[in-house]
Amino acid sequence: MLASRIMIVEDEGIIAMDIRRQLEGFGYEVVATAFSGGQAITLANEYKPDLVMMDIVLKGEMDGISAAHAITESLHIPVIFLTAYSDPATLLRAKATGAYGYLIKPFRPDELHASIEVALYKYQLERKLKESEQWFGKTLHCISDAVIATDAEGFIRFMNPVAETITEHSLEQAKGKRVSELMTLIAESSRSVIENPVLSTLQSRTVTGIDCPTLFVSQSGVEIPVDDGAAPILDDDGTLLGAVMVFRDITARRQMEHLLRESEERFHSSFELAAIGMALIALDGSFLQVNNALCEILGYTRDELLGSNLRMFTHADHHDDVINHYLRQLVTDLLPTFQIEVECFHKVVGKTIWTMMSASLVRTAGGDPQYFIVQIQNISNRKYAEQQLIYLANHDPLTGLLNRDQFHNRLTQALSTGQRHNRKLAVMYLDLDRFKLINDTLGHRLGDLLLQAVSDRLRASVRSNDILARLGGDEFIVLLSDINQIDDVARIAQKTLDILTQPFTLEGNDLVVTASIGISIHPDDGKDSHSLLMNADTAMYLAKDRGKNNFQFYTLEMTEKSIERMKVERGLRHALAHDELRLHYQPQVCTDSGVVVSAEALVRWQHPEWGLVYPDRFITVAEETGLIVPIGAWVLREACLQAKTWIENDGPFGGVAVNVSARQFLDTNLFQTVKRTLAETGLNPSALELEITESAIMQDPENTLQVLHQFQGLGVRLSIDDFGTGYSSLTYLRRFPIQSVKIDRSFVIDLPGDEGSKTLVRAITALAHELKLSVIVEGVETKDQLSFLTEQKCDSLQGYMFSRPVSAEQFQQDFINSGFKTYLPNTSNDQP
Ligand SMILES: Nc1nc2c(ncn2[C@@H]2O[C@@H]3COP(=O)(O)O[C@H]4[C@@H](O)[C@H](n5cnc6c(=O)[nH]c(N)nc65)O[C@@H]4COP(=O)(O)O[C@H]3[C@H]2O)c(=O)[nH]1
Repeated sequence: MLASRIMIVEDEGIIAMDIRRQLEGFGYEVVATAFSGGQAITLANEYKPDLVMMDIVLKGEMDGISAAHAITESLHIPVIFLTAYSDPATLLRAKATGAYGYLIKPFRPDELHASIEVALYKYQLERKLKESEQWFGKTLHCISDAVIATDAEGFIRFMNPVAETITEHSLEQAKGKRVSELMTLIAESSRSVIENPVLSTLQSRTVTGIDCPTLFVSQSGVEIPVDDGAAPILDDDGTLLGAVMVFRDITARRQMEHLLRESEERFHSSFELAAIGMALIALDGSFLQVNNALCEILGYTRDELLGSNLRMFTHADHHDDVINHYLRQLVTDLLPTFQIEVECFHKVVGKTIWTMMSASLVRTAGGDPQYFIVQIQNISNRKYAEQQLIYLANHDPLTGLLNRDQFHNRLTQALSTGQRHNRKLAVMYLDLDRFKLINDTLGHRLGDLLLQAVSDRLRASVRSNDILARLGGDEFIVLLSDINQIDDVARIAQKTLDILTQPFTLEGNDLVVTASIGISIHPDDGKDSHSLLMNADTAMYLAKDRGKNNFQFYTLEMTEKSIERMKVERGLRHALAHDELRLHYQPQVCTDSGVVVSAEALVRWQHPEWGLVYPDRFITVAEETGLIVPIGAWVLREACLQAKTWIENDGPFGGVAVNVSARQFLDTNLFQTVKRTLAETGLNPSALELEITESAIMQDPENTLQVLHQFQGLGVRLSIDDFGTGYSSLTYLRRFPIQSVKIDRSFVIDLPGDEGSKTLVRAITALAHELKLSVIVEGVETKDQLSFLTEQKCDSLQGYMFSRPVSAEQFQQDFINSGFKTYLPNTSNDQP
């Protein structure tokens, strides 16, 4: 332990040395010796000793008491006076300086030692007390609560600055006053005066608080909400020393509570009255609170919902998504909030509603998840409208089948899947035969009904993983995925055709429709959706070409054919407008006389680049595109004009035969066209023979019959072309107002060697004659054929044996100008 440091102030050098010696003998360190008051102050400042031994009587102006006063005041160093004088006046002055000891000279060493130790101890004690007081004082000054301490009688002894501010009194003003003089407390609700808790505490010696909300009324009349209480101050032996009251201005807290209450009320009323469903949901998904709107949305009562779990109302598909995934993201703070569409169950069994669910998480002040606030809006109407829009965008409104765009999408998807798994797909392009006729004759309404009925049948016939679409008009498309073998596709196509040929009964009409189907196979016939569709379409045209009501697969050469078809179509339009069509005539010879009695007009196309084009290259295209109607009208007029001039030559030549195709028969103006042409050209109607193929007649026998009767009334001759190739019913043959049948070339070609052909020609001739019809045979090329047909008494003959079809000039020259005699096959340039 360090020795205490002492300074000696003594003007007598010997005494000073003696004291120094004694002090050092006690183990103290003498840091300085001063001989005057002024020097004492200077050295005390310099050395800051722990204690000063001060002689009162000093030489010079300043005595020891004054010097001690200065040192104590400025440096707080304890001083022990040393003096030979002990008169009361001096003692009083010395005491006033707060001296720590007083030694009368001469003193004994033990007196000196004891005085020093007592002084140092007292000084230490006082210093600690002072520090402690300062600490408490500062604490009371710093705390935000108001503190008032009274003595046991209730007189104020202490107030901290906060109490001074609230009571509007300084400590000095308040000291000695009763606490009730400074503070008036009233109950907030009743406004009656409340006894100050200090008084109760002094009486009861226990802690006292005020239960009700209290207002402090200040001297100036300001009312401050306070929270207060008092506690007794007891000393160690339990004696009551006073009371301490602690109170605080709770205006801010009140305002906060008020705001909180208001905000809670606002929340509750907006929660209850909200137009959208709202719920507070526990972390496990159970409803804690629900509003009316939610009850209405889900169809349950409040009681039914409370205690139930959100999961019970959400559609199973959404459980994982909504409840587990998104709510977990809120809890783990990955999302602040979320909004998703959820399908919910309604109380009505089987009814579901679409909702927009938004949720956020409420946490405690400590950040722990507490509950979810969930908003649920019924968006069923919007959702259904959206679904409707999507449906309309992807479906054909008439049949409900997928539309073209959607089919493309599905096909593209199927192709990529097919490519991945190396599987074949088939695209079936289906077009109804003669649909336009039904539409035109029976009306669009029935046409629509038929399309719906057809789509129903198709729907029933395809497998669940096949895709069916309507491309528009009477065109349907089926995508067959997962094809094992091509034969399966053929079987499905045939089945589809069979299903369609069953009659449809629509509004009392029995309708029989057939279809033509074109099929392309992926990847053989195309790798992408566009080429597959195009090639199936091409194949469909082939099916049409091959008599309709059949299916055809796409082959590579068909691409060329379709390109050719497009070129021909474009060229034909040009040909009509630029007079490129020509008529050639082939003589028809009377079997008995061998003279030319008539001619068949056959159209040719004098193409500027292709040369002379024969009908087999363009008639089908003309029929498909409808161009056959204007071409037919041109042929008719040209043939009538020509026939009229040849008839006027006054010979056996009696008329001209003109081909009328099935498509022309569908044209409602055909009869008027023929009638007008005859009138305009002046040709006798009986000099005109219309050749109608057997298959054309059989497409719609009832309608044909009507038109044929009109022609009969006009006096025009009618003939069935290509007879024997179709399936004419004998009943019809009898009913048709025809004059002749033309036996097809295919039955002549193997005559007379082939027994079958002979039998057929014999039978047709006999039958026709039986029905009083004349028989003309085409394709006669050889003498043997001629003699067989002559034997059979066929009425007239046509064929290369007599002449190829030739130009009008050639015909004029060969037959008209030459007495109508027939010739053996000529060498005209008309080479089919
Ligand atoms: N091998 C062979 N052939 C013979 C013989 N005698 C005549 N032919 C050919 O047989 C066809 C007879 O005409 P079609 O059966 O009415 O068959 C016609 C007809 O269906 C159609 N066609 C021709 N012109 C017209 C027309 O103006 N209007 C319509 N709608 N179709 C026409 O085109 C088809 C083909 O006409 P073309 O090429 O002129 O062919 C003609 C003619 O050249 C023969 O001894 N041997």
